[in-house]
Amino acid sequence: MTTQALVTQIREKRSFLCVGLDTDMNKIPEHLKAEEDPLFAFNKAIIDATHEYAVAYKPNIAFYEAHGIEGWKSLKKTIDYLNKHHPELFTIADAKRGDIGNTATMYANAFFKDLNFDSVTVAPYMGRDSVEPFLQFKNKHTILLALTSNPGAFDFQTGSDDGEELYKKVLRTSATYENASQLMYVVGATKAEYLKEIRTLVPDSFLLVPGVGAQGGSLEEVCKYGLNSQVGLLINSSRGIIYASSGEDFAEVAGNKAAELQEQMAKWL
Ligand SMILES: O=c1ccn([C@@H]2O[C@H](COP(=O)(O)O)[C@@H](O)[C@H]2O)c(=O)[nH]1
Repeated sequence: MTTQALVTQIREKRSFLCVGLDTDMNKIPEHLKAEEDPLFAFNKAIIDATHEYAVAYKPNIAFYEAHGIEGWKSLKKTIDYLNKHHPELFTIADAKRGDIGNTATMYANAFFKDLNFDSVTVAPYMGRDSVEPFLQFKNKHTILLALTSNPGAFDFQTGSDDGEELYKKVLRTSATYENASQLMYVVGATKAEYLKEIRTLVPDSFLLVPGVGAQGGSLEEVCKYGLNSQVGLLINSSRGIIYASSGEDFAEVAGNKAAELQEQMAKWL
C-alpha cells in the first residue's frame, strides 16, 4: 500500500486507529474454544466488528508463533481475510525482526511476499545492512523500533554515551538508508513527552504508537505532539479493544471500544 492510500483512508474514516491482534488462547471467550481454529474465529469476529473504525491491523507474531504450525495457519488465515475482504486496511506484522543482510532478505520475503503484509516491525540495532533488504520491496513499509513503550526502553534507547541518545541516532541514521521514505518508526504512547523533539527529527514519517489503553498512554498527549500535516500517526490498542469483554458479546464490546477511540481521534482531524 502506498503512504498516500493510507493517508486517504485515514481522512475518509477520520481515524488513525490500529487494532492489535494479540490473540491469546487463554483470554479468548470460552465458547470460541470449540471452533476448529479459535484464534482465527476470534480475529475474524474482531475485524468484522471494528473495521469501520480502524485503518490498520497489527497481529503480534509472537501470539501465533507460540502455537507452532497451527498458529502460523491462523496468522495466514487472518492476513488473507484482511487482504481479501478489506484490502484498504493497512496491515502490520509486529515481528520485531533484525539480522544480517541475507537473513533479513528471508524475513522480508516471509512477511511481504509469502504473507503479503504491508509492513513489518524491525529492530534496527544491527544497522544498515539489516534494514535495507526490507526497503527493497516497493509499497511495503519497514517500521523501526525507535523509542519503545516499555519501562526497559530507558536501559539503552535513551542512553547517550557519545552525546546523542540511541533512539535519536536510530531516527537520524536510518533517514540516510536507501529508500528511507518507506520507513516508519515505533514510538510508545507512554513516551509522549518525547514526541515534540522526535517530530523535529522525522517531521514527515509515520509513527506507529502502541501503549494507549492497557499500558496507560494518553491518546490526547500523543495527538498533541505527534500529528503532522499528513496525520502521520497510527495509534495501536490491542488488549484495551480485543479483551474489553470476555463474554459472548466480546466482538460487539470491541466494536464499541474502537468507536470510542475513533471518536476521540476524529476531533484531531
Ligand atoms: O514499543 C512497543 C512496541 C510494540 N508493542 C506492541 O504493541 C502491542 C501493545 O498492546 P496493548 O495490549 O495495547 O498494550 C503489543 O503487541 C506489543 O507487543 C508495544 O506495546 N510497545
